[in-house]
Amino acid sequence: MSELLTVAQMREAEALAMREKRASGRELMERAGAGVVEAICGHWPDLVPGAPHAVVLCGPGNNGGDGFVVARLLAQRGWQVEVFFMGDAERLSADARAMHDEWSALGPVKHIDDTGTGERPDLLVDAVFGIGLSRPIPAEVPAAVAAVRSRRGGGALKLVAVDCPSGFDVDRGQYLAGPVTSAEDLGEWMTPDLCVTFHRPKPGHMLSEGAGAVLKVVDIGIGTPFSTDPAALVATPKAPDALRLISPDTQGTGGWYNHVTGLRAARHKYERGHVLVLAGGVGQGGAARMAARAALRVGAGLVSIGVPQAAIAEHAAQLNAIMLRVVIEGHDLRHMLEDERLRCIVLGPGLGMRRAAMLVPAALSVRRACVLDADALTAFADHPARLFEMLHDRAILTPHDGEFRRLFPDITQAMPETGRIEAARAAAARAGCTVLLKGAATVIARPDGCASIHSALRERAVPWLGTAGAGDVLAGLIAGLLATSEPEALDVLGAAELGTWLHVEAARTFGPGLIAEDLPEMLPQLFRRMGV
Ligand SMILES: NC(=O)C1=CN([C@@H]2O[C@H](COP(=O)(O)OP(=O)(O)OC[C@H]3O[C@@H](n4cnc5c(N)ncnc54)[C@H](O)[C@@H]3O)[C@@H](O)[C@H]2O)[C@@H](O)CC1
Ligand SMILES: [K+]
Repeated sequence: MSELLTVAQMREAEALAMREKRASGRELMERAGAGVVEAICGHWPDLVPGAPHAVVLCGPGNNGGDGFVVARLLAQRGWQVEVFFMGDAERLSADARAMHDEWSALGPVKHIDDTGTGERPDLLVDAVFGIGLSRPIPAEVPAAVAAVRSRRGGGALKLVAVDCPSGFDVDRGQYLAGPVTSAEDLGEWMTPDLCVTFHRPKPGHMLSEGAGAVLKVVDIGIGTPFSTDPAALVATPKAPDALRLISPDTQGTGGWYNHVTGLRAARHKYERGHVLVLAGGVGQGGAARMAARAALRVGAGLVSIGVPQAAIAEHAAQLNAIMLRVVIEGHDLRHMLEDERLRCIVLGPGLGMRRAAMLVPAALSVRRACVLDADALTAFADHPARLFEMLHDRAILTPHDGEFRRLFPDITQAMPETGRIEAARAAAARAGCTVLLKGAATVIARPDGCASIHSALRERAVPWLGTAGAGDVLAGLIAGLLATSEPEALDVLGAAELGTWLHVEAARTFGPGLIAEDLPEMLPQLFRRMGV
């Protein structure tokens, strides 16, 4: 599944399913509850044979309705179930009211403030708020969770969230701080062991493990109005405002790689593209060499490193397939760029501030694919507008959080409210080029608002990728892909998506102990696995 749905899109998909009579609201609710129960039993099979004890917290909306279904289905499986409700049964939607009443025939509905007594359960189900969250949650909710957690005896409580944890903004991927509770505290109390969402993941699920240590997406028969065919995704221009999840479905096939890079067509080295990585002074060349090697491994036909005269000997001692060119001033670079076969330039890794300030304007003076990272970003921290004036739509900025803050201080300041996706979109719109905001969840945005999330969380977590030089390799991967692909087959956003996916897969393939030099060396093995 490669599509993410925002809350608004999910509501649309549900409404469409109901309009087309694929399911009634009540059937969807029943399936949602059944999906949660199945996910619980699948995830904790050891619980099933005993006579487990569950506490279900139900809220005032349809998320609460799902909770009543979960309570009933667990009770029917022989579980001991307690239900606590926050709200007024008279004001429940018709569907949720029906589920409330069905449960009431089986057991009592107690008030959410009364969760403190009894034995600690095996399972606590959070069905208080789902995607309908519109403001910070009342303090009763984390208080109820805390009260159940602090019960004595009984089971080793597991927390399950229905659709999303209560208080978690599933579009933005963060807890909403309230007047008395901080987002951090909420995260600590409400982050579930398992989150079960419906139909499609929402952006927040893929942005933060605060949504759940484990995520399961269950089908509730809404059907899909979306294409998951990689070829269709390439052919149709991505709509502004579209949000995609970078997943193996779209990125992980050799067919995709061959399609976008044209590798299968007989090509000579110049046709496969020439990348120029600009390097800094003596002793600073490692970062540029790693970027260069990544560009070469990922598919560029030729890669050169542009160095000041004094650094030639250092690089020459370490390079074979990669070529060396002397680039001293902006003038030298402009002269080199007259060769149109030179299709992509990388500036930043180990470049040094002075050289960056001199060479970035020259590199951006022609409309050539350009990856700007590290020093090429920091060199403009005092005057970001100067950089933005020069940028164009074949350029990409690849900042980590610190570099992002330096270039976009106001957007960073607003991030606790806007979230990372909107922050990346605002940055791309201001910069006039694609922006890749690095992190365990990477967000890539185009100036028109089209954005992608790459989620290296949970089973795809690669904490060992946080190692010196990993970012330089990412810049090189994106550059290599941009050089070797035709813009019609792979735009800058597409190259950044594929580069980010390959970067994480290379790290996953290697495993712990990884150093940045290992990343490009994993590509041949990865490509074989992908069937390139
Ligand atoms: N047909 C559907 O719409 C389906 C919905 N499903 C469930 O329904 C959920 C969405 O239902 P709702 O739209 O009713 O939304 P929620 O159940 O998330 O809660 C919304 C209710 O709480 C109120 N509210 C929101 N934030 C609050 C806050 N901080 N403090 C106090 N009250 C607050 C809202 O005004 C509304 O009454 C999904 O998350 C999913 O669990 C599933 O049953 C599948 C089908
Ligand atoms: K919930």
